[in-house]
Amino acid sequence: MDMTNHTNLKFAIFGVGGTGGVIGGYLANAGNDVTFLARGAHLAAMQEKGLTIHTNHRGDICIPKVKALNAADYHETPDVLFVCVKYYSLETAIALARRVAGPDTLIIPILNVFGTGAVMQEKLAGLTVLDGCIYVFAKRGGPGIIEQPQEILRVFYGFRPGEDRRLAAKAEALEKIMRAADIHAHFTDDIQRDALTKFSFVSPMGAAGLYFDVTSEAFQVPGEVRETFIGLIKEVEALGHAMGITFDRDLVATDLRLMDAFAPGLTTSMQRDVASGGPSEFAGLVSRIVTLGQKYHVPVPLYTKIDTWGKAHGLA
Ligand SMILES: NC(=O)C1=CN([C@@H]2O[C@H](COP(=O)(O)OP(=O)(O)OC[C@H]3O[C@@H](n4cnc5c(N)ncnc54)[C@H](OP(=O)(O)O)[C@@H]3O)[C@@H](O)[C@H]2O)C=CC1
Ligand SMILES: CC(C)(CO)C(=O)C(=O)O
Repeated sequence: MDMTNHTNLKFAIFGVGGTGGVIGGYLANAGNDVTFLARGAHLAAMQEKGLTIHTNHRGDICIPKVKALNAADYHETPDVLFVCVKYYSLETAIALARRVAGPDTLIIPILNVFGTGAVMQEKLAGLTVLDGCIYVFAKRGGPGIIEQPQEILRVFYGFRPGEDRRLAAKAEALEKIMRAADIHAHFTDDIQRDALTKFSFVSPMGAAGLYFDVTSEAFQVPGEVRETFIGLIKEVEALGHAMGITFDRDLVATDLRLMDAFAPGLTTSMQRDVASGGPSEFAGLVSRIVTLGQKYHVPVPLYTKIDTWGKAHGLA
């Protein structure tokens, strides 16, 4: 039984880009003990003048003094380690968790790639890795700056089936702390369902967005882009069913509702990474569905088409 006092949790945020900047920034702004683990000019700027989040819905959130360190210089044991790097940086997050996490640390990856928690847990025996996901639009502006142009901010996290729930009380307390910091947090009983539900939006939007080279408004009108988006959602849904996941809502209707409420010009973080010419999460967000389709004998023709196209264009 975990008997710790959960009112003052110590947070470490690994990766202070769009997601880590927002999660950590909101938590720090609400007075929580947050250490940002970053690097380069971004780290130097945070150490000098703190972190600013530019938002449209509540103006600038300025946290003039933050605890910011290079990950190698962090020697504490956090209560909660949020993993907010891209999938291609996951190994560094695993190495960090192995070094700093203790038996009472909740490790929560919020990556878009479904199944990241299980991948980490396999390499972090004896530690507690949950799964998580986040709905947010955010990216790094300049050094020390995060841009969050849309109000949406929801974080789901929870234990996978069969996982040791010894730290459940801490996970529950975390939900309250995050909500008090204006993050719509959900400590869910079915993180597989909720993470795949999120995935059923971001992966089809990213895959079709890349393939057709379009942004949100193209999905909002009848035509090939919207039809492809719908088809990809159905493939994820079929795969989920084959994996034993029961959804609590109609994924197509839910995802279309979300999409139709978006401002024009929005893209996924994967599209932005591809546009900037750097590495992307294509392997985790697109190719992986093809592999899972083969494993679970679920036909995924649209994913297969876009995966083949992406590989031919050097995306995987
Ligand atoms: N951005 C968004 O709106 C959303 C993103 N997601 C998902 O969240 C996950 C994280 O994405 P996002 O926050 O956008 O990613 P970003 O690229 O914006 O941020 C990741 C940050 O991690 C930093 N980083 C990587 N390795 C290290 C290291 N060794 N030491 C210190 N810092 C490091 C990067 O630094 P550097 O710049 O120096 O490389 C970067 O600042 C992804 O899976 C993404 O798909 C989900 C929902 C929305
Ligand atoms: C769904 C979306 C587009 C915003 O939460 C996202 O997850 C991303 O940009 O990666």
